[in-house]
Amino acid sequence: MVVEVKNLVKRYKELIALDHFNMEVEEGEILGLLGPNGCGKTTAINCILSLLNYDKGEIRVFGEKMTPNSYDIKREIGLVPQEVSVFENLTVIENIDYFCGLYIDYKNKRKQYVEEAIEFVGLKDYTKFYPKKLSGGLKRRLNIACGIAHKPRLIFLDEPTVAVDVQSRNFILNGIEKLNDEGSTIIYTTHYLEEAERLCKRIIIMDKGRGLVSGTNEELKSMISTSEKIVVGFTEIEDETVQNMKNILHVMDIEKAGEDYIIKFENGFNNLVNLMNFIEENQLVYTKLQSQLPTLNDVFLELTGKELRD
Ligand SMILES: Nc1ncnc2c1ncn2[C@@H]1O[C@H](COP(=O)(O)OP(=O)(O)OP(=O)(O)O)[C@@H](O)[C@H]1O
Repeated sequence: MVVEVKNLVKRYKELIALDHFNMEVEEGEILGLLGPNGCGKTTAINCILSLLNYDKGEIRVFGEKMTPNSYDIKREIGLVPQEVSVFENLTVIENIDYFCGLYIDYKNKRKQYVEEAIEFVGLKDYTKFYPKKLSGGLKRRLNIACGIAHKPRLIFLDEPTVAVDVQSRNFILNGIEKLNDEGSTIIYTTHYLEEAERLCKRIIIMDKGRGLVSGTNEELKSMISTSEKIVVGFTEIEDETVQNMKNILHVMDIEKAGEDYIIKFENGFNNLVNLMNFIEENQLVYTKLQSQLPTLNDVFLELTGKELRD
């Protein structure tokens, strides 16, 4: 196990930011920590890295107890913090060289690593730029290069795509997949559920300092009762016909949303075919028909009664 967190409790005065939080990360995986703003993701990372004291719990990294003085362990870790943390008075290349130099002493090796990091984040044309001349997206890429240049075995990325343009976002996501392919274990915090779905082998959904559920994308989605939603719009439909629709096999519930009806199905196949048969039998005319498989937001909604997004 690369990271083991047991019963972690962290209080900021009377606020309980982490409430008996547990987490296990295996070598080679991309683990997603997903949850709304303020649920405790950054606090969890900072405790794991011994950057913050905590009130209770146990943290082990690479099998060893993590302490503020665990320099051998820290050498193998890369952190890309949520706030861009680079030196404004150093250029792109000087910044990356500075952070890489904290871990890599040999000059030639460091030069090679810095060059590879620049290539990796696509900042080759900006090496002599100072951070203030970079766009938000490019600054975030520099932040990433500073965190990963020393080729760490374990990388923490704390919301690295907040407020970046689409191009930089794709660049960053592809880069994370590449880092993982090259062998790094990755812990990725985000409140963008599409990113977690795309990147993460396993996901922990957090809320109010607790881990609500964990599993693969498919496992999380199979935990909730709705397996499929079909949104359908009719030009005209009687209330009685809507009631009869509830008798279609596997229909759990029907909600009206403006002009449309959202039909929720529990686990089952052929839902769309069964609905089409009902439409035909009742000679209904529809204006819209869309099948939606559940998202991680549906999982969060069913577990907490609120939306994952802000
Ligand atoms: N230094 C601090 N002092 C007091 N409260 C804090 C401090 N840092 C965080 N908190 C509070 O602890 C809770 C958890 O915050 P944390 O930053 O860990 O959440 P998060 O999930 O990372 O959210 P975000 O995505 O907004 O960063 C929040 O209620 C936050 O306001």
